[in-house]
Amino acid sequence: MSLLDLKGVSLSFAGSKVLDAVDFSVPAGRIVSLIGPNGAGKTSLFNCITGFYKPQQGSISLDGTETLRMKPHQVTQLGIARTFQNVRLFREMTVLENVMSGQHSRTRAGIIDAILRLPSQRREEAEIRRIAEECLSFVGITEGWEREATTLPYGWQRRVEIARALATTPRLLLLDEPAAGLTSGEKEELIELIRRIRNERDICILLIEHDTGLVMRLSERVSVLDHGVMIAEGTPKEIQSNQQVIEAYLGVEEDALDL
Ligand SMILES: Nc1ncnc2c1ncn2[C@@H]1O[C@H](COP(=O)(O)OP(=O)(O)OP(=O)(O)O)[C@@H](O)[C@H]1O
Repeated sequence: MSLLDLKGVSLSFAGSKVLDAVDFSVPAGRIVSLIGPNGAGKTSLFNCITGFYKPQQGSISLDGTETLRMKPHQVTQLGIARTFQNVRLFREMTVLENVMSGQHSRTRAGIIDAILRLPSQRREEAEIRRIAEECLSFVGITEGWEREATTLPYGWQRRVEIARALATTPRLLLLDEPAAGLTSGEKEELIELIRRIRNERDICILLIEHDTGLVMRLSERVSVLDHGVMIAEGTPKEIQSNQQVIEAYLGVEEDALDL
């Protein structure tokens, strides 16, 4: 059964087609990768899934609920969280505050409660803090919570971003190039972390990644986008030997698929 389902999704900007009738699904409980050459439309597809871009055609659903007309914060509430290609942590906020901010869309206390600092609001804030601390510990950041987040080493900032996404208690986590800029040691830790997120928290993972070695090791399914068209879907082994995929990558990056 699929958790995420896209059918016939088409997206254009000023008449130029970025996604062309894309059919795509993420089976429940799986780690899935979306690969493709630069400019293929991968990040645009993420933006459609999170409600940031509105495709002109098609349907997108999470566990049977149509999300196409939802606002981004409603999509987050439904259970889809993401990280960005370039780390986007809030400046002048601590590590802990950044992760707490991830739960903003889920808070229930109203504005009157907030102004009066009613017990209900204090309880909710304490709960938000508890979840943020738990998520930071889960990603391996057990100290430095009061440091300004953007002063942390780059690899740590990526983890804080993942913790912030986890704090929204998603069912599906989208990771946009999570290994970019990481050392080989940090990449190994990332593989371990992603597996733990799926295995221990039962969260489905969809990642965009250019490090195809990492993709082939980590993914259970791989989908390939080329010029806005989904050209292949299969196991890592099937994708590595798919002629259309090899051709899409030829001339783009040597040894792109570690063939
Ligand atoms: N808001 C926008 N307005 C106009 N064009 C856009 C917009 N967003 C994306 N595009 C275009 O859509 C195409 C696909 O871009 P996208 O960033 O989705 O590709 P990608 O596969 O993620 O690339 P990369 O691997 O380099 O990150 C590009 O030609 C880009 O210029």
